[in-house]
Amino acid sequence: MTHNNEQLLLDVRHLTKTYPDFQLKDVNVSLPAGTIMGFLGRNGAGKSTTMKAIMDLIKPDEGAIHILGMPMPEEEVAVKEQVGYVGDTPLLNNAWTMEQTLRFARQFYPNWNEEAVEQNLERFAIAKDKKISALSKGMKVKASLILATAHEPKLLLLDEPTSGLDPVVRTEVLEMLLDFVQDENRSVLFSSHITSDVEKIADWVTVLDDGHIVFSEDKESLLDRYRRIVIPGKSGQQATDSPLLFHCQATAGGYIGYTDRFQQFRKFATGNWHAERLTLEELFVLLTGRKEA
Ligand SMILES: Nc1ncnc2c1ncn2[C@@H]1O[C@H](COP(=O)(O)OP(=O)(O)OP(=O)(O)O)[C@@H](O)[C@H]1O
Repeated sequence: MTHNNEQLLLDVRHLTKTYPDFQLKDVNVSLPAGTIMGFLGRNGAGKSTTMKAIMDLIKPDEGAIHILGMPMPEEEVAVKEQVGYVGDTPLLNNAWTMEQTLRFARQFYPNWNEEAVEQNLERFAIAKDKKISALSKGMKVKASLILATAHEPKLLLLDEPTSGLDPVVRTEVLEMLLDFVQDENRSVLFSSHITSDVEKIADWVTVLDDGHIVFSEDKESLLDRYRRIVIPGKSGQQATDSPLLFHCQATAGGYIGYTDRFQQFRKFATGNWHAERLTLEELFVLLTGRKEA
């Protein structure tokens, strides 16, 4: 699905990258201002590869990438002033203190907001004289986020920011992302395989499976159009012939099937049935869970 004529903070077109055992195939992602996009995919789906290509950390074979209308990598210097990125392995030097880390990072950014940094350090109780090596995994993620947002970027790209964190720290990190988009000129793209995190804070969901986009859609409209249809009784088999149903199967009490066009289904369906909403996790498994990881 595409967005209207809103300003796109990120526009990825036809991104392709081939590795010996994997291909990212014709990936298209567009992200308007004021949006949190959850980028979901199973292990090895290609999320990190996509994000690295956006950041020009790997060279795509094909495709066009624009950030705030500027082409990458041609405008890389200007673009990186507007982007905060935390990759799959945070680039923190364990031998430094937080203070040394901040001093080092500050010199690269004219827009550095020291007041926001101080507030965030206090909010997350990170002492400046603490060595990075002494920070817990959760503290390191928070420190990386403080560094990634200190130059007040418009776009935040985060590769699995909540992976491996306990539920309290995960919630704090998600709250920080919600705070970030309070300014509606900003957006976040964060990859994850924790569907509940995406369901909690994302406005838009993009699912990548085996290197291709399965869907990229507004979360509410996505969850609105899918339903599990439960048809009780063995006499309901005929109802499963509906072209609006897929993955139909017999159950102990009757039949179930799924529809991605619920509004149409409810108009035309007859007989005895009821519909159940799917969680994002159920939808994700339904659409990507056909094969072993
Ligand atoms: N430099 C590389 N050379 C060869 N293959 C690579 C390289 N980088 C990634 N791959 C392969 O590309 C595929 C996608 O990897 P990627 O890290 O993008 O997936 P991911 O969706 O981020 O997975 P995860 O959730 O496990 O982090 C994997 O099969 C991986 O082995």
